[in-house]
Amino acid sequence: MSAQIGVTGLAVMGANLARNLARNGFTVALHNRSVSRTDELLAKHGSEGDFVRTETLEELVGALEKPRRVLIMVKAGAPVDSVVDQLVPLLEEGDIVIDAGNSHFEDTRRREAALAKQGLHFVGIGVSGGEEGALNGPSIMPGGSQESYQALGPLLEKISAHVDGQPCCAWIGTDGAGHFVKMVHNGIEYADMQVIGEAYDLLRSGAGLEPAEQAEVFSEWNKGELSSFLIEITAEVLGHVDAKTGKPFVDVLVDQAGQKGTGRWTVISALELGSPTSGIAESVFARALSSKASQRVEAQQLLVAETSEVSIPESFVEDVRQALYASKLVSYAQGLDMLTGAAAEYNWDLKLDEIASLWRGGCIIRAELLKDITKAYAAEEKPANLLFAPAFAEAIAQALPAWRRVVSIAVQLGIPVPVFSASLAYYDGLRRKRLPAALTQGLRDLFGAHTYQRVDAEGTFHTLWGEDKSEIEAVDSH
Ligand SMILES: NC(=O)C1=CN([C@@H]2O[C@H](COP(=O)(O)OP(=O)(O)OC[C@H]3O[C@@H](n4cnc5c(N)ncnc54)[C@H](OP(=O)(O)O)[C@@H]3O)[C@@H](O)[C@H]2O)C=CC1
Ligand SMILES: O=C(CO)[C@H](O)[C@H](O)COP(=O)(O)O
Repeated sequence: MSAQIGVTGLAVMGANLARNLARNGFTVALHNRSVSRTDELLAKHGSEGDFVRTETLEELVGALEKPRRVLIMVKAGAPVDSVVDQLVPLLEEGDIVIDAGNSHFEDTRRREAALAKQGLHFVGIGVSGGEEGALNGPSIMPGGSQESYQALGPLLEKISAHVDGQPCCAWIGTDGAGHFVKMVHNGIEYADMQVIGEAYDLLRSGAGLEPAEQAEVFSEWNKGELSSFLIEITAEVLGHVDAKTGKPFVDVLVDQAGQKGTGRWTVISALELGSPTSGIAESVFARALSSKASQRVEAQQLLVAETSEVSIPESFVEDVRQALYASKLVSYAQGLDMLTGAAAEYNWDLKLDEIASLWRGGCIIRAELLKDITKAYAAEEKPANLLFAPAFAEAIAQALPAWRRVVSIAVQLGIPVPVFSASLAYYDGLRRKRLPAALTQGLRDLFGAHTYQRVDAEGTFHTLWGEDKSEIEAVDSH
């Protein structure tokens, strides 16, 4: 029996994707560096569909129908290069190598270019949804050539999540576009989790709500405009009681958040693109700060809080909900704006409505609000920034008083809200008529003759600060 697709890398994600493919009627050849994982999968789930057991990459390639489709789901980085290097000599022109892990998009661009020279298609696809999504339908973000999508699309669309009958999978763009969009998805995921964490901290330390009470609050919030997978699972985690101690589960967890790196990559890339993703950046820094364990212990001894007495308004829980919604919107706006910048830089025709649409199901940031985001970018006149879409401009206007109250109460109580406050500063920075960047330009010109533009004349100027302070026309040096 020849298989329609081969999967190599059968840890959490690879095993579940392989099962998903088999459950959808595809014959799947299985391979893993350690054969024990292959056998474990077959022993537990071999009856779910048609699998072909292989022990070596040669056997895997030999088991596939042509053109061959090999899906790699191993640890990102050097392991992907190692597997690709072993596979390439075994493949023939027209075969397709798929990397479905969280690879860096620049690695994908490099691999795609290298394999194209050998007549092979290399397709980097972003897959989101964790273990459950991989098995029952993830959100899939494929890059690579359009030609390769013709061969892969029907299969990927079949195994993806579906919302309103539409697959949460669509061709994103050439070379690393799929992995770039997945990376930004993860950046938004970081910010989304951080704003939820800030809301939790405010409700606990500000309003005195215990985790079990908050589980009810989050469940309630999940019924409205905040409805999303992350809010739903927040209610579940906060409602969970530790069996060993009887304490709220969240209280027995070490408060240091780890990261595998996609959030950090998003911020590095945003800096390179000059894209103001301050909320996403603050969420990455918040994890980094949480992990400064010894400094945090010392700070508790050395640094004073100097907080003020604040009366918590009756509307506080609702205020926090609105601040959370507004900050969440800003995270999506920043992520999507970054995609616009990347499309120009890397020559990708990224369709923000399609991307928002395929995030509606299967992935970690799936949320009710993505329906309206999809609509906003599907409109004839696309907003230059998500926040300019009339529905969202209005939603933020309504949330604004509560958002300002919450940030100011947090500051007075000494509760850090880096993403709530950075998102508000982004909003205010965007909408203000004059920014202090004017002063920055003056300073740069004084200390470094970096030149400036005037509001009342065309051209580029420099003031002779060390001489008579007269102004001359200059060559633009930015
Ligand atoms: N876990 C998640 O929720 C998600 C993960 N991802 C991404 O999917 C990919 C796979 O993730 P996950 O399933 O968690 O597995 P891991 O990232 O933990 O990787 C383990 C797999 O990689 C294989 N591997 C490691 N090094 C090599 C090597 N040098 N050569 C060959 N195989 C190697 C392992 O083989 P062996 O068994 O022999 O050690 C095993 O199959 C990663 O890129 C991850 O970032 C994407 C979305 C969600
Ligand atoms: O890709 C994912 C979901 O979409 C993974 O869950 C992601 O790797 C989690 O990232 P981190 O470990 O950095 O929090």
